[in-house]
Amino acid sequence: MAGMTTPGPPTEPPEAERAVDCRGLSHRFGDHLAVDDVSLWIAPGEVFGLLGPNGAGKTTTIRLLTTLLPLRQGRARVFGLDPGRRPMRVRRLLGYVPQELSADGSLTGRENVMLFARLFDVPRAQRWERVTEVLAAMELTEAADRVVAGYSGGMVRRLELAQALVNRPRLLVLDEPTIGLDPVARSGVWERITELRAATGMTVLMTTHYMDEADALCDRVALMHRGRLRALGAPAELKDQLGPGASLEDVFRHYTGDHLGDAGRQGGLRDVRRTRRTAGRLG
Ligand SMILES: Nc1ncnc2c1ncn2[C@@H]1O[C@H](COP(=O)(O)OP(=O)(O)OP(=O)(O)O)[C@@H](O)[C@H]1O
Repeated sequence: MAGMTTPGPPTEPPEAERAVDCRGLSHRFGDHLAVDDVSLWIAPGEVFGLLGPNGAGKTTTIRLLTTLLPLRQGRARVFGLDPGRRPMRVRRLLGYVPQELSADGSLTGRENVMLFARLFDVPRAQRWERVTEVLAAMELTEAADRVVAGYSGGMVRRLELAQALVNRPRLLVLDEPTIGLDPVARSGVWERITELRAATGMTVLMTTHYMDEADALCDRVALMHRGRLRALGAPAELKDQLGPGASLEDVFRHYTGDHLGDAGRQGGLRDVRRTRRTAGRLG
């Protein structure tokens, strides 16, 4: 990630111009309060990171914003639209790369992206060009006509990004985009995202366990713990508040009482399991 810089935290835009705006967002699974009174905004063009230990409520928050869970408590807007009332219009503005594998290993890269182009109603006359364009942006031109079962983990992730991008989304939502990837593959994924953001001004909402990644790439981060937001700000601000020499991981530990250990830096058993599950499904 050397040499990658972010432009710094945005100033608070008027409500109508926010990419994401939520207030008092809560969600229960039975008796369990998975998201507890979350309020935040994201500026257009911002890269915003949701950080937190396993079970903090990050994926649930993302699912509420992306129309995958019903909004029962609180208010949410995506580019001014209510995901509860206008789910189809919100979905057209989104590209979503979930944690789970979203590519079909038995198809080629191009066939996978073509499926998404059809799903998103990309006009037939533009499909081939659009698919070729996103595959090239993710550096998959050479591999495009090979079956995905033979792709590396990093290539699969870049393919899933191509799938999410074929719709030309205004908001790209990434749930643990680099989990289980080696450092080279991780920076390959991030370089593509950074280039794309520079070229299109797209807004990115991501979750990650990798503090170095969040520090280098996010304009602002929100730390979640047990469903609640514990801190929100630019990585530099949060580190300064803690004291000289503090890392984002120190900030994380301070607010959550948890620490990521090797799982945060290298990819732990959880990552290995996830990677194996992915490999199993592709093989
Ligand atoms: N469909 C569900 N039914 C019941 N409980 C759920 C469901 N989905 C999530 N939960 C619970 O809600 C809490 C928040 O889960 P969530 O997946 O949002 O956390 P997360 O921060 O994304 O964690 P991870 O990093 O492990 O994905 C957890 O305690 C989880 O067990």
